[in-house]
Amino acid sequence: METKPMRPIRLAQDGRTVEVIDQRQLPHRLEMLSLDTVAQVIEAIQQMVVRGAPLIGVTGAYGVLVALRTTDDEAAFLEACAQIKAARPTAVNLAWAVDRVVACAMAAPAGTARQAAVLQEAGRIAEEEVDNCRRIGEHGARIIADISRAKGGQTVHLLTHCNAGWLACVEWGTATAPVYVAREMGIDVHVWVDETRPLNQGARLTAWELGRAGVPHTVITDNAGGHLMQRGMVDLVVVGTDRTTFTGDVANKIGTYLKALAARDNGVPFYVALPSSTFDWQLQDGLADIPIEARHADEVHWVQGATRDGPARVRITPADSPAANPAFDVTPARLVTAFITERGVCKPDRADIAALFPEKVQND
Ligand SMILES: CSC[C@@H](O)[C@@H](O)C(=O)COP(=O)(O)O
Repeated sequence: METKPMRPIRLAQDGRTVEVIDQRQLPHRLEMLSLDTVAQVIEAIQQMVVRGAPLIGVTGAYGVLVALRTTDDEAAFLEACAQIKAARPTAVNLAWAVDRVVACAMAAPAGTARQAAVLQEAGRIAEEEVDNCRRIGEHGARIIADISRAKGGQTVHLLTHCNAGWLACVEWGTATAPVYVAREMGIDVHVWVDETRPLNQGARLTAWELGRAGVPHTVITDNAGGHLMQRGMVDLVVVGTDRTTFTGDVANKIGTYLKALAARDNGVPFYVALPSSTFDWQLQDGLADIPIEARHADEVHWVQGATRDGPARVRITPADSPAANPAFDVTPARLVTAFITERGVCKPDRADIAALFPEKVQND
């Protein structure tokens, strides 16, 4: 069992090269990829070599460093950063992190001082996300501890969707951090892991993470959650998010909304764990305003796996059937029990969010 997970992004020993875990290969192969050009950074984000809102933010931040090192021309640098920022539309962390590092770059004199400033700011964002996730874990673990007490110490069954673990962040994860901290506290937790079609981030990534950490878990099909909730086999749902409005609407991996509906129907608390970098402080109406990424239909037609001989890809749809692939959905605030943030737990409404983040939201 591992005690300290590796990181999905790091600077190589030369202090220059950005290296990432190629998440497309997991759980079958653990391979690192180097990102040396802006095109490679953009492709890694779009092809989901790296994925998960906080991690694509950190990758975007280091992408600014790559852009700075690969062009001398300021206009070309800014254009490259704009392209990195637009690599995926839904997770607000990407634009937030790129903007933050670009602002830092432009405030520094051109040359080595600018490179040093960018390197420092990107590293700062990565460390902040680690710290945020650890705090989310501490706040979330109290919720799990309360449930454990109410159950007289029996196993707490938590259901999660997609991968909101350390692979999606830098360390700890958002939705998984409370599980890790609860286990440090000696609480007995079992995780229901939604497979999360089409790219199976739950079955491939969350199951791999939890297994490496020795956390009891069971992979279930995406459609099983409602059934388990009806039978009292889920004590709480905890998911991550790619963008959450300051009014409490939550965009997350496609299928999250259905879990929230099933949770509401069955009286199961539905929590969303997020760092402040995932709040969109501008948008009010999640359903109307959050951009939802439409990904390629091939991700629905084909399933990627592995045999003993290596990676294997099989087609599961008829050759002439079209497919649609919306990657995210929006869960309205009314279906969310509470947010678990680095500053504490709050209700999914403007006033409560403003109470935790007064510098971001005017409370009216
Ligand atoms: C802490 S990660 C939260 C979300 O980014 C996660 O739940 C998710 O939906 C990731 O989607 P992905 O398409 O794999 O990038």
